[in-house]
Amino acid sequence: MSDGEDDGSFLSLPSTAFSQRPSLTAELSETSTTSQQLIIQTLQDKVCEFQARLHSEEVARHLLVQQLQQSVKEKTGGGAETLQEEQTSETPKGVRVVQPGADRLSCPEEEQLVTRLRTQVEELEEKLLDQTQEVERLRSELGATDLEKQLELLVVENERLKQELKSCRSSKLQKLDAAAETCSCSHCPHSQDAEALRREVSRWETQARQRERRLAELERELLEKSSRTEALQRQLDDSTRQLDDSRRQLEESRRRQGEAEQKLTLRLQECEEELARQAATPPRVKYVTQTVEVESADSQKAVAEMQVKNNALQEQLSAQRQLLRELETQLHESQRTCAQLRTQLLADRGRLCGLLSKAVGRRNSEVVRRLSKILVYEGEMERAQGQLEAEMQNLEEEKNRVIEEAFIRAESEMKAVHENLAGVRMNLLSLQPALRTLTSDYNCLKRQVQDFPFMLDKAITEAKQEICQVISEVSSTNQELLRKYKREMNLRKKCHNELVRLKGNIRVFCRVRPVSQEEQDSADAKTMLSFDSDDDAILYLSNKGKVMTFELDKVFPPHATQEEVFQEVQALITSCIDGYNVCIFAYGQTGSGKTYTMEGVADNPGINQRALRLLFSEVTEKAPDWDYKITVSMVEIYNETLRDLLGENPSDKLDIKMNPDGSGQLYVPGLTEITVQSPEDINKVFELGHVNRATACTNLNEHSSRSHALLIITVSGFNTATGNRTQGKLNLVDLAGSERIGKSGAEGSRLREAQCINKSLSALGDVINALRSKHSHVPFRNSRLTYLLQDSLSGDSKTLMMVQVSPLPSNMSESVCSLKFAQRVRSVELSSSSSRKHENSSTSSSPTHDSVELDSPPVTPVPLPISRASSAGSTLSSASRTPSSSRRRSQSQLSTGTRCSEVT
Ligand SMILES: Nc1ncnc2c1ncn2[C@@H]1O[C@H](COP(=O)(O)OP(=O)(O)OP(=O)(O)O)[C@@H](O)[C@H]1O
Repeated sequence: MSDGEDDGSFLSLPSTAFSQRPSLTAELSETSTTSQQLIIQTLQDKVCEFQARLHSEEVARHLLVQQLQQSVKEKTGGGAETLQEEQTSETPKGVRVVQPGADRLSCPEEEQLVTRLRTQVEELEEKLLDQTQEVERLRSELGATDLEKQLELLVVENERLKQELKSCRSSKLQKLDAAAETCSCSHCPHSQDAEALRREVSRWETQARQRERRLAELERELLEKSSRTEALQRQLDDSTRQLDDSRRQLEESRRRQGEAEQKLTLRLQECEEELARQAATPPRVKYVTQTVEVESADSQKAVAEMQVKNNALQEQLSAQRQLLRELETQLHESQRTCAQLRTQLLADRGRLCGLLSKAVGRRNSEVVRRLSKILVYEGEMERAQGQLEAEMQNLEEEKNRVIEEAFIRAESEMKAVHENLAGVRMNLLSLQPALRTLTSDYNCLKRQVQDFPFMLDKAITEAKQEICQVISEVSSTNQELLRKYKREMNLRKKCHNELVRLKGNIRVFCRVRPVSQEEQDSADAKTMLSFDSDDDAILYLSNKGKVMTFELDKVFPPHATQEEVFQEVQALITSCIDGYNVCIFAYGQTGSGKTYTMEGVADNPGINQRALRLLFSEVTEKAPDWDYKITVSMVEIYNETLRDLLGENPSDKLDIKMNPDGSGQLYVPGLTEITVQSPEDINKVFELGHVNRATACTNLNEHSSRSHALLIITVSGFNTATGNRTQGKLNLVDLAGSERIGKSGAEGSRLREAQCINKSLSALGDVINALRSKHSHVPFRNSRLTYLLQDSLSGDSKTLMMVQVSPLPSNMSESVCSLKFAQRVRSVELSSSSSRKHENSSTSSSPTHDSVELDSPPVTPVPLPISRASSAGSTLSSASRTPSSSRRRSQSQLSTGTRCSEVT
């Protein structure tokens, strides 16, 4: 068992719990709590008192035990101590508990006292347990509602008061009976009074019972009202819940409508964007249309669902309003009934109070006190009912306010929803035409897409047919073009031949070299040559007061450039690509510019290099169809000796022989032919030729003036398309000087050089005469030069004679000789062409020459070998004779030359 402080702290727990109760029930619980606390306090006091008494008894007993032990020790000595120690023991808390074995040593009074104390302790424990249970019960009751607890407390208190009233009434009746027995006399005024009082009491009892019944009825009504109130509260809660549900549904419907509206807005934007895109790219309309169709159906479905839900919500709202109105009506009726009952109760209470005051005043103050207590409780009940009504009123107002707010909110939301729906409907209406258009476009595109494979196949088939047709057409066109090309080539060749025939296959140009710087400084600088500004084929020469006019094919003044000269001859050069043989001779006295025209200088090349470069470019242009090969040979004829300038040993003499293949062509055994494939090869060839020519002589300038230099270019072509083959030869000849050096009486080697030059130039003149005169015999073999050039001079070959003239007066006689020779060659040609025109109008691939007389070239009168000395002498004298006599001499020279060659 614990001490008093522990008990006090334990017992104070209920009061602490009570102090935490809500304020509404604080006043009601205060009364019961106070009585319970009083009881508990009383019990605590009793416990403390018993504990004090128990403690004092314990101390006394302990002292008594000590005294007894002392006396026993004195009687028995120290042996009893062990026994005493074995029979007693101390509790853990220091309270000594007497063991049963010790009773034999105490007196009977002490045993009785201990027994009594134990009994009291047990009783106190039981009471304490009861109180604890009571406290627990009260504590568990705290879980109920305040009104219910108050009602239950009132009912319990009422019951208790009724019992007390009943007991008081029974005791009063007993007293009255005792008094009646004491006063049995019926005529006694006391008995009458008592009888009256008894009636009065019974009447009051009857009234009290009626009041009690009435009170019970009121209590029942109160319970009913409470239950009605609870039902109303539940209905109110249900309505609030339904209202919340309606609000939630409304919010949900708003949210869904918002989502649907947002989706529709998005779809509308997408549709607009897609429409814009479709305007830019029509073929993609079909997909948008399909999407819009699907989305619009969903939207309409969502709108319909929303409308259905809105209607359901409106119906629910109207039902809730109806229910609310019914509840309000019921509440008003309940309030009215309650007020009536309250009024009646107050009236009854007033009457009861009056009666009670009378009864209390005279008879029974106890009953009055009880009744007043009842009135107090009734007042508390009214106050509680008033609070309940006030709470109900507040709840009602709160409910109305919430409903009103919800209604207003629902209306505004419904309005917004309706507006949104109207907007959506408008959007849908506006989208419908576009949708219809898109649908039609989509259907159209769909049909086109369905038809596309067939159309594609058809188009592919047609394209294939067209391609095949085009290919066949192109093929036939190619054949036709090829045929035309061949025909045109033949025609071109014919035309060219005709042109050459008309122009003459031997053309004569004249180039006047400029006066050099040294020559300008001398007194001999004044030129005797002049040119016609209107005709570039006329050259005037002033000689001894006489002006001589020379008409040639072209006259190049001193300022004419290498390029200008080359432009005039390049057509002739390119004809060798077509298979013609071409000879270009540079004729003139020493120092007149032959080498300059043919070879040129390093920074300004002449015809030789330019011709090769032109041939390369032309061949390259024709490369796809033609396969060309260009070979170059370079020879020198000095003193009728042929040398290979590109050979390993240039001093070796070469011979000209008939080709053993029976073709009748001549060839030079051992002649070096270098195939050139690039312009760089050309430079190497010229360098090699120069080096070999320089090593073969002591004085290059002198040597070059006295020898003929020939550059022979062969162009062989093969047409890969037609299979045609061509071969042309271009002979570029820098002749030896034509001046009359023999006039000065040269001897020895110089004489022999002059004879050889004279012979070769005479032979060249004879060959040209024979060719133009169409003689049956052409004396090619009269010199190495003409014999070597036999192939290139006969047939449909082309020849250009570039007569170089010095402008100086000191070279006037040589210039006149050269110009007269050139003019005679040209005049013979023209006369032969014009005569042929009259005599024969048919075209021929080979030039035709009439029989005309041509003067021999003005070669130097060098003594020739004996076998032809006579003819050579006649030739030399012919230069200064008349044309008629010259022609005659020419014929005699030709026959003589022929004979000479035959002899040789
Ligand atoms: N058209 C021209 N323009 C400028 N200079 C020229 C022209 N023709 C010739 N010459 C110059 O005149 C000089 C003699 O020319 P070139 O050597 O070509 O004469 P040639 O007739 O070949 O003499 P040879 O018979 O001795 O070889 C050279 O210095 C040359 O540069």
